[in-house]
Amino acid sequence: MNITLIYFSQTGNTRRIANAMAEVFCESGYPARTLSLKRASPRDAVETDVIGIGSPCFSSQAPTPIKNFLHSLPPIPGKPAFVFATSGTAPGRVLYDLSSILREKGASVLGGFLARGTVRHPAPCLYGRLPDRPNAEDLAEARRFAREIAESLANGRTEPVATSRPDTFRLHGGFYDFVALISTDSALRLLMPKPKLNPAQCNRCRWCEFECPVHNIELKPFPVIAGECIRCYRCVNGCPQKAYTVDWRIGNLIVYALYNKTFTRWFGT
Ligand SMILES: Cc1cc2nc3c(=O)[nH]c(=O)nc-3n(C[C@H](O)[C@H](O)[C@H](O)COP(=O)(O)O)c2cc1C
Repeated sequence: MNITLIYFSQTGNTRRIANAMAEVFCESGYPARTLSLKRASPRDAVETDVIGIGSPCFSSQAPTPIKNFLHSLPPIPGKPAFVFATSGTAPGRVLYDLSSILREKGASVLGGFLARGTVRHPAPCLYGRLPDRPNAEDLAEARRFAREIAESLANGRTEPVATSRPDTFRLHGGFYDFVALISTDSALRLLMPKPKLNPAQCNRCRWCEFECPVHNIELKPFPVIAGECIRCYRCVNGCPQKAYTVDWRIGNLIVYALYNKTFTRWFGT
C-alpha cells in the first residue's frame, strides 16, 4: 500500500510536516513520497493507495490553489486519506476545508493534524510571529499522528485516529470561521493591497512567473500581476531580487495589529 502526501507550502513549514510524516510511513513499511502541489496532477491522487493533503492556512481557511486542486479530482470512493496543515494562531476552517472536499470526492478521511508555523505574511505586524515553528515538539506530534494513521491502515480501521483534531470534521463556528466565510478571493482583492513591482530591481528571471500559485504573473516584458491575484504575497516573500513591495494601507495595518495582539488572544485556537 503506497502513500502520497501532496502539499502546498509557500515558506516550507507544511513541507517539513509532510517530510516528517513520510519518514514515519516508510519506517512503518508503507512506501511514501511527498509531492509539491506544483508538481502534482490529479492522476497522482487517483493512482496512490492512500492520499495525504497538506497546506498552510491563509485567511483562516485553505488557500485557493489547494482547494482548486482537490475540486479538480475525479471521485476517489473509499480511498483512505488524511489532512494536515500549518497556521499561525487563527487556523479557522483550514482542516475542515481540506477534509470536506476529500469527503465530497468519496475519500475516507482518517484524521487531521495541525501544527503552528512561523508566519511570513509581509505585513510588518505579522511577519516573524511564532518564530522557529514547527519546532521539534511539533514534528514529534506530526510523527505520532502519522504512526496512528499507519496503524489504522494496517488494521483496516476507518474511524478518525485518536489525535485527529475535531475541527477536521466539523466547523467550530467561532470568530475565525466567520473570518474565513467573508474572506473570499474577491473580498481580499478589494481589501488587501496588490504587490507592486519595482522594475529597476527586476532582472526578469521569471521566478515569480513560475512560482505564482495561481499562474497570474506574466512577463510583458517585465512581470505584470493580472486580475486573479489571491494576495498570498508569494512574489513579495520569495523574489530573489526583492523586486516586489506592498504599499500597506493604514486600515490594513490596524486590522493586522488587532488580529495579531487582540483578536487571537480573544478568539485564537
Ligand atoms: C497570505 C498569508 C495569510 C495567512 N493567513 C493566516 C491566517 O488567517 N491564520 C493563521 O493562523 N495563519 C495565517 N498565515 C500564516 C501561515 O498559515 C503559516 O505561516 C504557515 O505555517 C505557512 O505555511 P508554509 O510555510 O507551508 O507556507 C498566513 C500567511 C500568509 C502568507
